[in-house]
Amino acid sequence: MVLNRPHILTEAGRLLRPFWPMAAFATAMGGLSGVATAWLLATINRSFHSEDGVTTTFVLTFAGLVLLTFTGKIVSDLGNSFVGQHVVANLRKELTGRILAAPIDRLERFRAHRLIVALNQDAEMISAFTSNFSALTIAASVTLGCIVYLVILSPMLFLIAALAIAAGLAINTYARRKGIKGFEAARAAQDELQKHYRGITEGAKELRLNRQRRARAHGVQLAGAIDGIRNLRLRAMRIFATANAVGSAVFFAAIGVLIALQAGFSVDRSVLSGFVLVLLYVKGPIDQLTGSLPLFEQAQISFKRVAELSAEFANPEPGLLIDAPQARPDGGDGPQGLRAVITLTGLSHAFPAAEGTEPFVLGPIDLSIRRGETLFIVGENGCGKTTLIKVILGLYAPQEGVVAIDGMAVTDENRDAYRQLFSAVFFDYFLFDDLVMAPGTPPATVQAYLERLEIAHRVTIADGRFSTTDLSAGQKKRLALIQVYLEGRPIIVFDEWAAEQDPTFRRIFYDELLLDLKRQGKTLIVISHDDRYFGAADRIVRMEKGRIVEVTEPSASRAPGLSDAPDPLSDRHGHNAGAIA
Ligand SMILES: Nc1ncnc2c1ncn2[C@@H]1O[C@H](COP(=O)(O)OP(=O)(O)OP(=O)(O)O)[C@@H](O)[C@H]1O
Repeated sequence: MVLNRPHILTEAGRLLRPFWPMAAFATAMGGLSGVATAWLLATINRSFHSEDGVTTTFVLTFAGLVLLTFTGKIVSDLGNSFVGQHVVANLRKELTGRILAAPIDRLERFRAHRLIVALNQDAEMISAFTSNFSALTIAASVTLGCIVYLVILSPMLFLIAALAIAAGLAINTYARRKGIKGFEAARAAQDELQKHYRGITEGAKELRLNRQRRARAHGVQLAGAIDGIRNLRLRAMRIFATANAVGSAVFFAAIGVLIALQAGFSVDRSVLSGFVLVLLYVKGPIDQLTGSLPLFEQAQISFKRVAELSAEFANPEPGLLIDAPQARPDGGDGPQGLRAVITLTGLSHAFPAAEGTEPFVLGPIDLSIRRGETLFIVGENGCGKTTLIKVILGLYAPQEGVVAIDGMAVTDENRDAYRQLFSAVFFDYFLFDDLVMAPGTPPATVQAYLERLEIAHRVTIADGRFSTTDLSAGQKKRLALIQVYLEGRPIIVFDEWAAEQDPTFRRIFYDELLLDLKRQGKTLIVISHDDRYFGAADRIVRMEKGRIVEVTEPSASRAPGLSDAPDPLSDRHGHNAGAIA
């Protein structure tokens, strides 16, 4: 897929566009404040040498300029803070929206730690830059205003001062070129550091057990990344600081030259003193501008990273709208259900090969999944079971072949609507603690399920959430099952759901809960390694190396028939937990 990578300035302009009137107004007010400051300086300087003393005009001008300086600064500060915070909020919403709409395989390829650095650090850096923008605008305007005043005071003296300013600019430009490389390298190292942060939080138990790994994580990986970033940043900052110091020295040398040569230029003393006064004053804003170069450079790098991330996820899944209701394959409002059959025809999906390895290829697969059946998918590790269900679920678009529902092909346009037919508990599932219930589900249902799954003594429901998810692995999986129950979807996929369950509950899952769901008319797709319970399947699909090698129908009829299946709400001891409408 060809990615459309926007230019950094285009991206910055795009982010600012919704707020351009405010941004333009704030910048103009900042500029006005800066010009008023320079004008104020000129007025004060003139008054020192004026023979009229303090006149009404001077007082009014002075008061007016002071008012303009401060009003301009406040309005500019507020305006830029407004723009800065809105830009960052929009940026965060846009990036998270893009991530939500991105194709799953793209998300799987883009590592999570890189996303986190961009969402946190880069967004903050852009915020810091936009918030500082007001101060920089004012500094730039003061500098420009002072330059104009200096030229008016004495073009000849200004020429000498201009040489010093030009030398300072040249030094800073050189520093900028060198410094940005260091900041860029430091930013790249942040991604690596985030990876190690995840290692020490998510891998805390493993690190506690293994001294050698812990020492390596601390002394080599973390220290390496942290020290590397420190050194890169310090080097870049040293370059900027040295450039600043040299720039200052050149500046003062120019003032020295002006004073030393005053006789030769036959310049009026009052002009010279005013000139030097303004020069000394303007040094502050100039220092502020050059001092903000590191921030400017880092913000530029962050802009670039965010632009890259945006571009990476610029192509959302076709037909996927995050907030809007989805179109049904038949053009209706959403999927009504599975009427008869899902068919996979000539379907295949391949992952890109890691270096030096063969790529994994799923398929070609031909398979039908009939409404109301319990289909087991079995096979050894790595044979492609999870990949197959991701294709069945519409998480991966098939690279070849067709998935169809009741004869209608699942396409880019209707895939997200098709996905709404399914609930799934993945092997690497994520447990959301808030509940999403099918419309019309009575609130008491959740309590009944908590009791049926023998977890009511640990978890209650408050404000539409599970009271806790600090549970054992098996208990958590039961909450994930409750989420599935509550979603009320017609097709349910379990990827080794029972792996963490105790033997009794494992039996309950295969012999009772699956049967209960089947009795409710659900279509069940179950990945399982529990060959003891394969008899719970209507059909078993066996996979090897990405292909279906066998489809069998267990001859042993299931223990309890559909009509005499146990009550779904009676627990393992036969007690009834309550009715579910
Ligand atoms: N995101 C991915 N990128 C590249 N290769 C992948 C990816 N996901 C899985 N694979 C590869 O695809 C193959 C099939 O993986 P899959 O997870 O479908 O196997 P499985 O049958 O579910 O295995 P298990 O029983 O261990 O869960 C494996 O060789 C795996 O390395």
